[in-house]
Amino acid sequence: MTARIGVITFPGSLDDRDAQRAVRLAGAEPVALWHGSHDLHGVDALVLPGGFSYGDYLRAGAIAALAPIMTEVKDAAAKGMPVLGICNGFQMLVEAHLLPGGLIRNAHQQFIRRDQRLRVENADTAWTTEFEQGQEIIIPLKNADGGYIADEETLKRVEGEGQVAFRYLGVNPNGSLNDIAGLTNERGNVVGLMPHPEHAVEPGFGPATPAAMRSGTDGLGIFASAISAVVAQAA
Ligand SMILES: NC(=O)CC[C@H](N)C(=O)O
Repeated sequence: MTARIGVITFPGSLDDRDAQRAVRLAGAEPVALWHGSHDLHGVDALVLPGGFSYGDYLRAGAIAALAPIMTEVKDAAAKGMPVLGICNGFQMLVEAHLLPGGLIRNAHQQFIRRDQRLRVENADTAWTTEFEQGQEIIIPLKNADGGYIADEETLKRVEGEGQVAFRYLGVNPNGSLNDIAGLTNERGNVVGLMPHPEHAVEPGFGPATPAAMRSGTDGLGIFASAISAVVAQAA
């Protein structure tokens, strides 16, 4: 079977086309979905892409989290469908309470763009099984509101339950608590991350990486993981 992965476009989405392309390069069929609709077109997995939905007004992701399609996203997530939020999509997932904590302005108050080293902390989620536990990957980061926050109790819980999916390595680029770059829900089907895997899927177009690493295409593993999850589920 060919997995069908929906990419939802919100007003102000920027990376929806890149996410569709990444889905295709990873071996699935991308399906364009619209924020104002209640129709998921029968997709097997969902991507909430990066960008500046509603101009980041109120808080990044806060208005998009109330979009009509988010009702279906929540239902699908509750049924175990793989859901990925990338950057602005991650912000939407925390605003929609599908992931714990919050994302605030980078500690240095600047928008940043860098090729970011990450460690895969949990290789047992719907979006990370193609990696090894503890594997180092490089994925581009570009945002203004990437600072992860949570109260002490929540932080203890996400650490204790293995819900930290990715951690920043080398530098903490934005002041995120515990160097948290990405999270999963308890069930492991919903994942959000600040860096952009859809920008690391083609040799020569992704981040510059040491030769020993996979030519800047580490992002492919994220999409390939969900495809494996969908195919395994169907078998
Ligand atoms: N690249 C993005 O998705 C950016 C997300 C959000 N607009 C921010 O600046 O934090």
